[in-house]
Amino acid sequence: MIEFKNVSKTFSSNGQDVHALQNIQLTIEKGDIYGVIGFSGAGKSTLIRTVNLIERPTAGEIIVNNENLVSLQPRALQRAKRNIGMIFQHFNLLQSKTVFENVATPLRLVKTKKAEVKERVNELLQYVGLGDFASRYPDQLSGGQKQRVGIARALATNPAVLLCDEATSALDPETTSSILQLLKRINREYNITILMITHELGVVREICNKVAVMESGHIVEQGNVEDVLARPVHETTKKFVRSIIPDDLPEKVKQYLGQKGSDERIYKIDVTDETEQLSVFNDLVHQGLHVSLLYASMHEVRETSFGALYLSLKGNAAAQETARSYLEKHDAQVKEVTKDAGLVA
Ligand SMILES: Nc1ncnc2c1ncn2[C@@H]1O[C@H](COP(=O)(O)OP(=O)(O)OP(=O)(O)O)[C@@H](O)[C@H]1O
Repeated sequence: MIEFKNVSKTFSSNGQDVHALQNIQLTIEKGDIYGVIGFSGAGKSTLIRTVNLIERPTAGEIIVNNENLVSLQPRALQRAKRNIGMIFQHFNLLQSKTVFENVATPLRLVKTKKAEVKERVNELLQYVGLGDFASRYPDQLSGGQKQRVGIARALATNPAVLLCDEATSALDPETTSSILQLLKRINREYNITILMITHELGVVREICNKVAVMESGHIVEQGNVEDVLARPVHETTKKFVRSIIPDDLPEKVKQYLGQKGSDERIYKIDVTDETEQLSVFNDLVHQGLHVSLLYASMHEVRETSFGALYLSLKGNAAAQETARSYLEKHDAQVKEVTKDAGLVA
């Protein structure tokens, strides 16, 4: 649906080259809600702006619907761009025009008949929940309502792709959530492919099925949201994941460490849907250990659960050694938790 093939973009700034995108390879399938996340300066805005050639890449191909936009002549490019809607962090509405006229603008640009414009705009305003707001002006709307107008305008020409440039960054959490739910509905009901950039992993977690992590113009990690959240590999991804799923030692476990007995060891076990958690308990008990669950934290992302269990194992030295080698061999990720060093691999 959207494919970046070896896309690079270099800006010249004060005689210096800035490599904003470096050899980007990314495929967004039809129907995806694809999130691109990165810290400030990573290249996200440049990336999303290359999709409709607001920013022309220095090298590479941008394939949308089997057409390489970079090689299209102006008229064909204009036609192809109608298939790509975009919404912005600061909404970019025309302040001097009513809500109705803002949404009608893209239709008027392609010379749509008056009656058709009226019907389409009213239908879109109903869809985004602004049926009664047609004659208002942007400065009479809340941030969330402005973004709904932006969404209606982006959908006016029936695009197959919607680009979202930090579309919820200027909104409070509740409004953010309602806009994200609207985007999810649009994706589902109109089968529109969505590419969004954001610096908030919470946004990705709420609606995306795929995510790519950017740093210094590169994509450093990509995959299904649930896999990337459960098993982040790159340090930048880990930082983002920690922003929504802290991995500090829980206070309860810290306190317990201070009073644990000499025949007792504490383990942290990372669990995913595939981990056979119950058999771990069972097997440890059969090895002659007294097992207690000190703390558990589980998260659910797109119907996949993952998290961590903190177990205390009590038993003699031989049983402890058997348990340790059993846990190391088990497919779960296991770390012993100690008083001095915290977590030990
Ligand atoms: N027009 C430009 N001229 C020169 N350098 C630019 C231009 N646009 C972007 N850059 C540089 O390209 C790099 C990537 O910028 P970009 O805006 O794409 O990052 P970003 O991840 O979107 O950051 P933010 O979240 O702060 O918007 C930065 O180093 C930026 O300074």
